[in-house]
Amino acid sequence: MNNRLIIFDTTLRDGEQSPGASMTREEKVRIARQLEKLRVDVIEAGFAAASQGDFEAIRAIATAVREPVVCSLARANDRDLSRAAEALEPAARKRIHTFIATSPLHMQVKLRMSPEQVLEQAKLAIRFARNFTDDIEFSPEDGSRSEEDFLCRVLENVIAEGATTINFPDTVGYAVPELYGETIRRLRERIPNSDKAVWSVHCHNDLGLAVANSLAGVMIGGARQVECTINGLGERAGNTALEEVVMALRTRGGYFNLECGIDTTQIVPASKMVSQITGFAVQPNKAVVGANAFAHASGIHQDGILKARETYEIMRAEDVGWTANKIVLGKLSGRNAFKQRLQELGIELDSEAEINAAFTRFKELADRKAEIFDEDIMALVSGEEAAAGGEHYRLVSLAQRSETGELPFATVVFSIDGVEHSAVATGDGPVDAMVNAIESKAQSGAELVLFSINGISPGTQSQGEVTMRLAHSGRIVNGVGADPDIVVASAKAYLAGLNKLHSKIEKLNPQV
Ligand SMILES: CC(=O)SCCNC(=O)CCNC(=O)[C@H](O)C(C)(C)COP(=O)(O)OP(=O)(O)OC[C@H]1O[C@@H](n2cnc3c(N)ncnc32)[C@H](O)[C@@H]1OP(=O)(O)O
Ligand SMILES: CC(C)C(=O)C(=O)O
Ligand SMILES: [Mg+2]
Repeated sequence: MNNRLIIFDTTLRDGEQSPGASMTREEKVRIARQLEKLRVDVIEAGFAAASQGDFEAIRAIATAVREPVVCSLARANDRDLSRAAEALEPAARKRIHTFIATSPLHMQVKLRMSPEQVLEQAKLAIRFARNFTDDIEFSPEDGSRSEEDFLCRVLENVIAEGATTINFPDTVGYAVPELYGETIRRLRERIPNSDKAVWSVHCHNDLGLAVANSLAGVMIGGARQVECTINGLGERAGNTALEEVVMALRTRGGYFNLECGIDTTQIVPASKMVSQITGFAVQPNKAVVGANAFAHASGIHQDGILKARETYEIMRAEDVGWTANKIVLGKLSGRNAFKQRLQELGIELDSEAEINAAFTRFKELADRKAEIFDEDIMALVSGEEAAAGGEHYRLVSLAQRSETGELPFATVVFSIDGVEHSAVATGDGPVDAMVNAIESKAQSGAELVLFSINGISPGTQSQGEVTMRLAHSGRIVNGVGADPDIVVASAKAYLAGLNKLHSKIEKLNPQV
């Protein structure tokens, strides 16, 4: 049997289905470029029919990357399929992924269709998709709760119509490894034309079993494509984590005897980029990409590591892209060292002018902070990109005062479309006071639905990275800001969120 495992990344589609993880087109293109460096085989770039923004992001990705296959999801109907095909037009290699639910519950309650209608619609969808490409993936949504006999009929028919990949989704994370793997094995055995398609696994992590289920689907079921996301980002509890699957294959090569094309040294840069863009912090004890994944605190372990690393480490940190920074960046560093680090972090700025502007901000930060870490640079560059994209709101200065027993207050000077405003307000804390001050002038109507702070580099002189999730008119965005002063970081995050909301909803509500 073929021992090449196809890595299908769906960070930009299923990952974005995480509430609050929505990304701008530019952010998606940055991630797609990093996924290309990581050498994933397929990038599911979005769901073209979902919105004009998703459509344009897929088109931009289809233009920006050349090596991976670029894919769009589509419901099993002509409109979605045509939109997907149109968005994918510029792609060097394209795939349409269409799906329809096959479980009794989904068919009866959600689709309100009989099994015969679902079967017919699935066949029609593949037939229609063939007008645009030969690379067609089909998913029987909620597959793990579907009846096996019905699945056999549907899958045999869609393969006969031309589906080249059959993905078996555990949509709600209900599967357990052995049963999931066995089901795929039986389906492949029972469906006469099953060997005309590549079989694929797509698992959700509701019971914390997504990676285990995916690996069982591969080892027991014979699947040769894994659908996964960076950091396990995804709907509800997330999807299969790419880094865990890839490093399991690599570390336990003798057991799996499978190969994939991933450049593992790009894993940590990809993880950091996704975390930074979405504002979803990676938990420190997360396998492979967590800050503690290669850290040792206890004496016996430290002693063992010093004698032989293998005593307590099954992977090498460098192999997954953790860098032991040999060049420490600080205020005495020059442009070349800065550019080199940007390159190592997979950050591509479009022009020399953007690099210069980022370098100026780097120097400003270095004046306030002795050592600049990778996370500082990523935060700084993302601020730069926001600026390049045109800011409606911009922070000019901030002063705040908080004292035990006194009501905190903040004075914020910020500009709206280049016009400066100064506002003073009190609040429950300095951050609350800052938001109240901004809102007294901006009157955005945005609701703050999440506020999180991370120290993004070690020590008390660390930059605080703040994520503020704002909601307005059914849109949810994340604003991210970083600064050694966490109230300033919060103000930057809040204004970044307002800028994102502004660009999304200005047509609906011009005064925002
Ligand atoms: C398991 C998954 O991850 S599936 C992917 C989930 N991702 C998303 O839903 C994100 C993108 N979605 C969207 O932007 C919107 O839901 C859209 C544009 C696709 C559709 O929007 P709307 O037309 O307003 O429909 P809405 O979302 O309210 O309902 C979904 C409709 O699609 C139907 N539908 C659901 N799945 C499918 C399918 N695979 N094939 C055909 N029709 C389907 C539903 O039955 C429902 O139809 P109804 O309006 O006749 O009841
Ligand atoms: C669209 C399909 C593959 C999906 O994301 C799921 O079922 O979880
Ligand atoms: Mg899914």
